[in-house]
Amino acid sequence: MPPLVRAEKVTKKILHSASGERAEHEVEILRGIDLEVQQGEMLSIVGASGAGKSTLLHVLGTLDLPTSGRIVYEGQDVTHLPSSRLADFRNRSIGFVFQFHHLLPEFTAVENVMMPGLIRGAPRSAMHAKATKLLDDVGLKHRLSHRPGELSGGEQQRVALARALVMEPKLVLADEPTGNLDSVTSEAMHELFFELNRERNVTFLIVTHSEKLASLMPRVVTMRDGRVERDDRKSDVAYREPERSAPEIAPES
Ligand SMILES: Nc1ncnc2c1ncn2[C@@H]1O[C@H](COP(=O)(O)OP(=O)(O)OP(=O)(O)O)[C@@H](O)[C@H]1O
Repeated sequence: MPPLVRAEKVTKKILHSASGERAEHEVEILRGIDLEVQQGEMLSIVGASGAGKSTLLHVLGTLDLPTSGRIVYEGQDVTHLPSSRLADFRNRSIGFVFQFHHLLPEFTAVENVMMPGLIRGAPRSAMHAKATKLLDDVGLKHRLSHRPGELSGGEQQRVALARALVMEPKLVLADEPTGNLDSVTSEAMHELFFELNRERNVTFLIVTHSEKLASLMPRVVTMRDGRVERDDRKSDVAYREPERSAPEIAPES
């Protein structure tokens, strides 16, 4: 099985002009990223502010093109797909959860969750049933008809998560998903991620500054200055056979 997603020698350069200056200079934000993520993995991307984490997430999510290198999903290079096919692929295959959840303020929770399906022309009644079930799954059965402005930050974030899952993507990309939530609500969200991973085999790639969340994740990729500095898999340690003490021998009676 090919990896769910693979970044191959990905670079991202942008032209930037410092404030007050007219001259533009090239800034290299990603400097040759190689990364493979298997279906069902739980991975967090950490690193100092400005290391390139969000840029990498955008490029992996096909929201932004790399300057060079390739993004490959299940063996298929999606880097050069025409934009309409890319949008269709993205809509079907990837769910996004960002810190500022980008819910549509004039629509209710259930309508926000239905939206990705409605955009693709899915039947309204089927989408309504699916969105209702998902909102129930994230503990918001009693908030279906509330608009985002009538929901707490944590509730809005759970609506965004339900929306990210409505097309049943294999992959969810999240950028600081609990960045503006209090610790209790954050922990409830973290539990939800792991539950969705266990029960639906959804792969999560989560950019976070939360040490708590990173400490829970089986794989942590650390970025520095546009490069992958470390790629730590805690499961390697967790699954190592524990050292056994000598078996106890029951005394002969
Ligand atoms: N459009 C842009 N124009 C100029 N510089 C940019 C642009 N986009 C990103 N950068 C710069 O690229 C670097 C990486 O940005 P990015 O948002 O990926 O970092 P990050 O690791 O996610 O940081 P943070 O943890 O603060 O969110 C930063 O130095 C940022 O200022």
